[in-house]
Amino acid sequence: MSQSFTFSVLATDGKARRGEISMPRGTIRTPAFMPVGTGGTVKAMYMEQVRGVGADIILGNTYHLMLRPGAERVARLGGLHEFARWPWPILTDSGGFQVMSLSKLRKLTETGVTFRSHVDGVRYELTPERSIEIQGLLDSDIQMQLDECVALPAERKEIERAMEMSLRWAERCKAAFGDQPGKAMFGIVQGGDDAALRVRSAQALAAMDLKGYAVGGLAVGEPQAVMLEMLDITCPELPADKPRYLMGVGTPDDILKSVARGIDMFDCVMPTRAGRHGLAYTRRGKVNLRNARHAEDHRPLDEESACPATRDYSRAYLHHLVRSQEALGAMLLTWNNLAYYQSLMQDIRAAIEARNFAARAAEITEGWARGDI
Ligand SMILES: Nc1ccc2nc(N)nc(O)c2c1
Repeated sequence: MSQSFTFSVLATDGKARRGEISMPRGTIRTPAFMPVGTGGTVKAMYMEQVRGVGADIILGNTYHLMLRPGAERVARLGGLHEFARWPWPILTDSGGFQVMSLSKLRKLTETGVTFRSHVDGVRYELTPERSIEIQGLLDSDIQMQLDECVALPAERKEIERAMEMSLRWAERCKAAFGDQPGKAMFGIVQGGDDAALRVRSAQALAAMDLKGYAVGGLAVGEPQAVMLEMLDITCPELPADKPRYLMGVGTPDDILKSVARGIDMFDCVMPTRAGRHGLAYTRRGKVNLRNARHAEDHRPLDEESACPATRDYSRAYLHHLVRSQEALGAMLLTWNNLAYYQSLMQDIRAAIEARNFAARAAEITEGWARGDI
């Protein structure tokens, strides 16, 4: 454990990096997948299980927590780690993305964004300074700048305006964050699907000498090929000795292809949301447990898994739970999915260390194509 925030690249294989972030609350093995704990909970999971499947860090959200229960209240209760009983690192998103995707009646200016809560209609203002203040009240370990993410496709001038304002907001967030040795504030590269804007954003953020860099404005409806092309353009412009975090990504296939382009950190609601909708991720591909063909299938999802949800319960039972909308169905499938995602990340980390990432990625991909035998 380190009293400051440090990132070390332990091995590389092509552009793929095996690294480690050391912080006071723990070490993060990269490439890392961060389970999404939006409202201070990883839905349908006990935090002991989240830790047990191998997560080193979880994600929280400024937007949701400022609306309910409130950032000052969480602070009065000892901060998010104490509140949610997760003592290891937490990364919090800054709220801008969620405002644009969840709230109503929002108004965005140079100062910040005003909006009405989707919970109770109360009016709020989120500025770069207030976002950093909220993330501080939550006692977040890795804090994200407030940015403006433009949904794609979009006009170039709109993408440029949002990217440049996000750079000015990054400066304001850096000033508001100040110097907090055991914590980090990451900048967020914007620029949509425009190569020149992506380069300009990445270079300007790199010049700010931040502790880490997120690639935002992707996984917003663009084809995977466009996302990957933007990574090919953006990653080389970011400092090699700082972590790179691709926000909101992704499927197991997205993760393999993004690690190959130099990404170190991921977060996505896919495994938890899919678990609540009856979908299981396995090394043989996805299994939709709602499907009647599972009704008398006594096999578990994967007899070789270390996860009890994956190894000990028949597909027939999981099918029954899902069809009956039993809470246990969501719990077991979420557990399975997070266990699969973490086992994928462990597999990736080991392959980079062994310098055979490309070959292992091809084997993993073939496994999915084998389908649900
Ligand atoms: N796909 C995503 C997901 C989360 C994001 N959060 C922020 N702050 N900015 C973005 O561009 C995001 C994109």
